[in-house]
Amino acid sequence: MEQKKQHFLLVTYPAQGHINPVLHLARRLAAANGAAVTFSTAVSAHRRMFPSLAAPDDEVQDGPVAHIPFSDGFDEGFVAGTHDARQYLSQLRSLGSSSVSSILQRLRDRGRPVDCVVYTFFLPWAADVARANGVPSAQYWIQPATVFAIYYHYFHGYSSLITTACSNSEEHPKSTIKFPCLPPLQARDLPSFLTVPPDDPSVVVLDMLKDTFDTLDRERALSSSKPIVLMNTFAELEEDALSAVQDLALIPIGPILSSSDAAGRDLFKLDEKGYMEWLDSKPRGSVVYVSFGSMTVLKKEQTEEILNGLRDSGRPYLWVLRRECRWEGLELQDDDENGMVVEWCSQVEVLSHPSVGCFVTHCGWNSTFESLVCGVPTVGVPQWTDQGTNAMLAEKIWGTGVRGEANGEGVLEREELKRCLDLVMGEGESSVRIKKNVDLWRDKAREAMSAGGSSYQNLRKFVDGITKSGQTIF
Ligand SMILES: O=c1ccn([C@@H]2O[C@H](COP(=O)(O)OP(=O)(O)O[C@H]3O[C@H](CO)[C@@H](O)[C@H](O)[C@H]3O)[C@@H](O)[C@H]2O)c(=O)[nH]1
Repeated sequence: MEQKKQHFLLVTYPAQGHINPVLHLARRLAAANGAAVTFSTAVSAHRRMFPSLAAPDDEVQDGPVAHIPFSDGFDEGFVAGTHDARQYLSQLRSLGSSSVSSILQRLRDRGRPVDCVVYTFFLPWAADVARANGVPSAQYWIQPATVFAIYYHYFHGYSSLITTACSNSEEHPKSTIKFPCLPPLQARDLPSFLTVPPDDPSVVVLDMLKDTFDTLDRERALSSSKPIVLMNTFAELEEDALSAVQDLALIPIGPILSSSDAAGRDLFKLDEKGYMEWLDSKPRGSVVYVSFGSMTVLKKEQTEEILNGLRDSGRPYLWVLRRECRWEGLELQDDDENGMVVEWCSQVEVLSHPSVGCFVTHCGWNSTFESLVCGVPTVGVPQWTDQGTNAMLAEKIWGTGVRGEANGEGVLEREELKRCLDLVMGEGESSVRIKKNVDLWRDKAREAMSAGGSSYQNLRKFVDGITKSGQTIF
């Protein structure tokens, strides 16, 4: 008898760094596992992903993936600094819950009931919605397992140890904290939300993360099996961190990416400049690619230091500088032989181009992982959230890059950028060592996601194991 096609509802926060890994998972589930997939993000992001719809909030069938947006009450988009984050998160929870619940109902009424809800970490309420509708759920963690394990420990007995270590870190910046199954970590290697003072505005994110971990604990108490957390990493890359949490089934299924499914539904418009042709004109491994992801707006001074560091290095560079990151008075010369500045590019295509020899990155997890898969060494310039941890992993654990040292004001100066570029791209011993590690991890990443590889098999098992009763084989 032919096996029934499973139907997954993937629910994600409306930010590029969340949408990309979820969209890739959606496509992967549909292509490799033949599952039916519905993707749901907030209306504001849906409108930007599909800008030419006649009715902007319409459902869309995009290749094998159906898109049905949910409402978070901010259909024009949340603007940091203008809107109140706490109010936003509260509406996201209340309106998002009822909206996702009605999507489940609608799909059921159409005879296409959902077999599993997969949600990202800003939306823990999606697990409650799924449970209320009698549907099993899995969380999809879109940062490294190391970051997950740090948060898990923080919320399970380690918070005062971390707080004490952080308050001493100015005097003893090199002292380390030891968690089970993780390498020794300095304060700067921890996710920034754990190290900010209690009156910092970003504390709201920590509350929300607590909610995420509380939800998993609650799910654990309510189910006979361990709650599933799909992880965008692979077993060989983070073996120890993946074994750090025994109460949950951490299932590494990454990297969920391949050049063939790289084309995105981006929230930003691709720059029409011929940057790929420009890359074609450059020698192999010569170009520095620079991007700070979809959220970070660097200070003017930092932006200038990067620009001057790139110019001083004498290496050709391709720099993604979004419109809101272009400070008045910043002297970006017109694109020339040595430098090109674009508003948004197809990053995976760029990283796959043989001319690219280094990625200067904020170390967002998608960027870090994409550079690993594409075999491009990194210069890490972490800003906040998980980026300090990711920079540490790339430099100290995988040896695939270096981390730039910021000055006392938190600015990476031009000389430091030049020094890092020389370490990674120069003729010395360090660049040979880094390149060797980069090649090693690129091959392991590709192996993990190829047919028969560890992540490929895990994803298959996950799909095969989902049943209506929520039992899985993990
Ligand atoms: O010109 C560009 C620049 C970026 N990207 C893509 O945009 C994504 C950016 O994601 P990421 O590198 O993770 O950065 P952020 O957008 O800053 O992501 C946020 O979300 C991530 C996942 O939670 C966190 O790891 C980051 O620290 C957080 O800042 C990647 O897939 C890039 O390929 C493009 O396609 N074109």
